Amino acid sequence: MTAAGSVQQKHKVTVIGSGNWGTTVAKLVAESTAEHPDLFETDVQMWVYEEQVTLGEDSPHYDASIGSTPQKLTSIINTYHENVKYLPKIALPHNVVANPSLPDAVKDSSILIFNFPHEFIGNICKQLKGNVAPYARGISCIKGVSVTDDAIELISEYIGDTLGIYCGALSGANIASEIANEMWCETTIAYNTPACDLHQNGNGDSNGFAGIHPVHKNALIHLNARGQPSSTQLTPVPASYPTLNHDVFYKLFSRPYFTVSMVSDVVGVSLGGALKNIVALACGFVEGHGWNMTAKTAVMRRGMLEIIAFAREFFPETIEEKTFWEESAGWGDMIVSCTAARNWRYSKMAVERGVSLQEIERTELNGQKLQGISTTREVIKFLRARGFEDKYPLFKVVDGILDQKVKVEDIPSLFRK
Ligand SMILES: NC(=O)c1ccc[n+]([C@@H]2O[C@H](COP(=O)([O-])OP(=O)(O)OC[C@H]3O[C@@H](n4cnc5c(N)ncnc54)[C@H](O)[C@@H]3O)[C@@H](O)[C@H]2O)c1
Ligand SMILES: O=P(O)(O)OC[C@H](O)CO
Repeated sequence: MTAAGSVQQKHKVTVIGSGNWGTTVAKLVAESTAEHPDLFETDVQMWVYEEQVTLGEDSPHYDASIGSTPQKLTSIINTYHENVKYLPKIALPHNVVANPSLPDAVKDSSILIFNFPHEFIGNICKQLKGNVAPYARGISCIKGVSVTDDAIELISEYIGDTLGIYCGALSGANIASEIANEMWCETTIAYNTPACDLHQNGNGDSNGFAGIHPVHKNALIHLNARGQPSSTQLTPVPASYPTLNHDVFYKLFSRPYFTVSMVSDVVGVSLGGALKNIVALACGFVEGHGWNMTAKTAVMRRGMLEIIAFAREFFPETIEEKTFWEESAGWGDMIVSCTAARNWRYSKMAVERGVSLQEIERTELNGQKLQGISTTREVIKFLRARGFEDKYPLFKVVDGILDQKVKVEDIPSLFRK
């Protein structure tokens, strides 16, 4: 409710990114916006990195009058309601609107969902700067970290700092093609409701919980994901909108086939999602070498210990270790990533074929990205600059295998005292 007593505006939602996961998330939030017209504008903008796509004669959308002339991916999506390149054979709701212009796609949106491979974050944020509503709030579905020479940042922190907004994170044991086919799964959303958004429209959600990390409780100024005063001066979400709290995000993302757990640990959710990709590569390497579940279990166990050690070392203020044990964004994601997802699948293929993973990404993925490759590089660069790489032997060995300097069969010897 506003001071005048009524909510006048609805949240406008934009998904920034339209890959395999980006398109899947656009589908599910568009189903939710249609279901909750009291809270959200029905149409969901989906920013598409424009490219030309040719529809072959075997495509159900093949048009003989166009023949093999390449067409814009945005036109194909808006005409046939299918992302034929990144999420083929999935019917998208008609309220997903593909838009090739970043500034236009985010214009006046109060909810921004970031969902693209993390290596593009710098360039995309540069284009977004000054074009997003100052009161916008974000959810990053991106699994990765942002590393500079002297610092490591969560992607949600990078987005928040660059755009001057607050951004939470979504991560879990989520394989896009399964969710797009409405097979049940769970996810975790970490959102630490900014203090400035709590004065309006009643505070918390229906359980009386606004979603504030324990470190942030009673904070009059906004604290960042590390529990430190944020340099970002947040603009409150206007009181004319429904309060943007856990309840509203739950309604936006939750589907009958997508069970959402709302938490406030942005650090745990983000690091679990980013660093498990390094471990998934290691699992693919050992399986490609011919070893089986016992070796993979050793890799997963050691990988999880390194993730927790990393979180304790570099994000000690706000990390809630229970996230790794209790949430889909922790062990859940580890298991699915090491047994069924792309980073595992294609690193296994690389070893089986005796070629580099980078070559497999180029030849087999049709434009999709393996986040484990760049995340390994970035994390090792960051650790090496501090002389810490030996404290993370599994991360280090994955980097060595990517460089083809370490052999998979050498892994066990690296763990012998
Ligand atoms: N696919 C999954 O099952 C899944 C599930 C959970 C989380 N994720 C995470 O979601 C994020 C997005 O993954 P995805 O699967 O949607 O992407 P994807 O692997 O399908 O990546 C391809 C996307 O990158 C875009 N792209 C290519 N070049 C670009 C450029 N120069 N600038 C901007 N965009 C460019 C393409 O247009 C396409 O949308 C990743 O961090 C991933 O780890 C993926
Ligand atoms: O297909 P991947 O390896 O990018 O992983 C997808 C998801 O992160 C699994 O939860």
